[in-house]
Amino acid sequence: MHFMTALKAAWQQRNSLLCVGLDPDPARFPAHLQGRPGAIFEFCRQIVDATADLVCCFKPQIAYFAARRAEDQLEALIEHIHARHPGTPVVLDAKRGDIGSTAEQYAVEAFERFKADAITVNPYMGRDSVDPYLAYPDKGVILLCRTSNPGGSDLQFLDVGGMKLYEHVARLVAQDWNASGNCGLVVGATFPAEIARVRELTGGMPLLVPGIGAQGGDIAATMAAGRTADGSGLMINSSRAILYAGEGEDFAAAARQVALDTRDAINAQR
Ligand SMILES: O=C(O)c1cc(=O)[nH]c(=O)n1[C@@H]1O[C@H](COP(=O)(O)O)[C@@H](O)[C@H]1O
Repeated sequence: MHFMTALKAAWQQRNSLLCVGLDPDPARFPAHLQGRPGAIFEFCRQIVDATADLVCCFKPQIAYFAARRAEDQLEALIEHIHARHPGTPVVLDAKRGDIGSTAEQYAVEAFERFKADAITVNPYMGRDSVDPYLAYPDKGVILLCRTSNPGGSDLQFLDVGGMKLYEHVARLVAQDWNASGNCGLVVGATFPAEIARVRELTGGMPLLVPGIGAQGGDIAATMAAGRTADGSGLMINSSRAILYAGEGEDFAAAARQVALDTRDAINAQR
């Protein structure tokens, strides 16, 4: 199924714009999982099973798996999501960016090895570095535009011929790169004015919005700036605030409660 079709169905059927980010840091795992073989998979599996009915997508961050030589656990986790929670899109957060021949290999890794439904990509190396992902028309290609970190302004806020660089990226993607209708953009919740500007430049394009929760972004401001006329259009990500809501054996139940509260706070603004 096309990523966008699955995402739209999830927005409606789950009544949720919440994306739970899977950024497993073993140092923050509850004591009973510490040092256990397969702990990364087990931690994430419990989070996924406890929150799947509350989300429009999951976003595993590849660095947390690769840093621990746990790519096999990432593969198993994505397989688990597809098998047990069908219709829940998986956005692999890899923020890839490289010349075309290397990008082809990254695209195979994301879509054929890990079987992700979408990937985050850094567009700042230009069109030919993104083409290998666009060549999979059913897969989502979610391009960094206005990132949530303070240093994002160093380059993305540069003036390029009367507009800011991130505005140029938003317009280029919406008008040129999105021929298959499979592109999205990343805009941080920490910058609501820029979310509004990107929404203005891109019509109904889906936006991945990280930065609520641990980074302090405001849900009401994010929604006011970024929701589409039908009250959707956003994948609002929260990772640490949900993953580490509890410290004991009931961590998944604690995560579920925060996910529920977050989904409801988002829905209150739809
Ligand atoms: O592409 C992303 O997902 C991303 C882009 C961005 O601008 N800022 C950002 O925080 N992220 C990711 O979103 C997640 C945010 O995690 P929390 O701050 O714990 O909710 C991390 O996985 C980041 O790598």
